[in-house]
Amino acid sequence: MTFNTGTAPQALSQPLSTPPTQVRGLALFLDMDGVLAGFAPTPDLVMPDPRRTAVLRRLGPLLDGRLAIISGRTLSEIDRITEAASPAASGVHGLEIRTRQGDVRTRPAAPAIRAAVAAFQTFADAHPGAIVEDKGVATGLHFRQAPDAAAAAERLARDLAAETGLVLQPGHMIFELKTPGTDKGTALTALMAEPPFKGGVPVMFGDDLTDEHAFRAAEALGGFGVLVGPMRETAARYRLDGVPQVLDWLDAVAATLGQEVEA
Ligand SMILES: O=P(O)(O)OC[C@H]1O[C@H](O[C@H]2O[C@H](CO)[C@@H](O)[C@H](O)[C@H]2O)[C@H](O)[C@@H](O)[C@@H]1O
Repeated sequence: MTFNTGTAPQALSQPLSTPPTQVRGLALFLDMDGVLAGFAPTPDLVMPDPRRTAVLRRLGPLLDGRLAIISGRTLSEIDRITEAASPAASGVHGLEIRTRQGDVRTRPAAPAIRAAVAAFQTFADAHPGAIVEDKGVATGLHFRQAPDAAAAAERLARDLAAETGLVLQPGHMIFELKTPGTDKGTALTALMAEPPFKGGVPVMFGDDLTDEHAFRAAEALGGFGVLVGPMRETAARYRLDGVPQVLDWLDAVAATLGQEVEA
């Protein structure tokens, strides 16, 4: 199966098919949580996985380096979980970028992030199970372990966003406040502007609303998005059910590219 250009993203009612494993010039962009790793009760409980690390390490050279992780996590968290298997990466929704050559560009943190961390911590102290993640340029209020606090957490995050100008980013059992100026779409576009990605066909795998920016950016550059998880309204053209199916797909691509190299 080969990639068919010119097809519009599909509507909610239409099922999306499995992405093709043969895409000439494939430039692969992968989200972390919900795509390469299943969800855990807390962020630090997501651990390296030998199968994931192995396929990422195999794919990098087979794609001539056109492989990047694009995540809401920090670059250091991406490296911890993937055992530094992907030199190119973007952390914190585009606020951190590391090129294939190793140049790291981090946007300066909005001063209001410190006040947001403090307000989130006050909230977490009053709601057992709620966790604050301080990412420097952004902060997250996790309520996976405190689901009853969801509505109050959302109110707090929305109020803080309105007061400070920080960008509200809802996610899976988390409300994040980010330094303005980037998203996963700008991250994908920035990486695609440079070697070895430039001229490739960007394919973004994501599960979250934040990944929709990158799906649209991939489309704009001649590629496509792959939604991971249940069907929803999306700019993605293809869909996979979950993390195991993503790892199977990556293995299949590596096998195909490996055969081409041997032939
Ligand atoms: O862009 P992603 O790579 O998908 O990262 C999104 C956020 O992922 C992490 O939080 C999520 O995963 C945790 C571990 O499974 C889970 O406990 C939490 O409920 C999820 O929201 C990470 O902690 C965030 O910083 C990322 O923005």
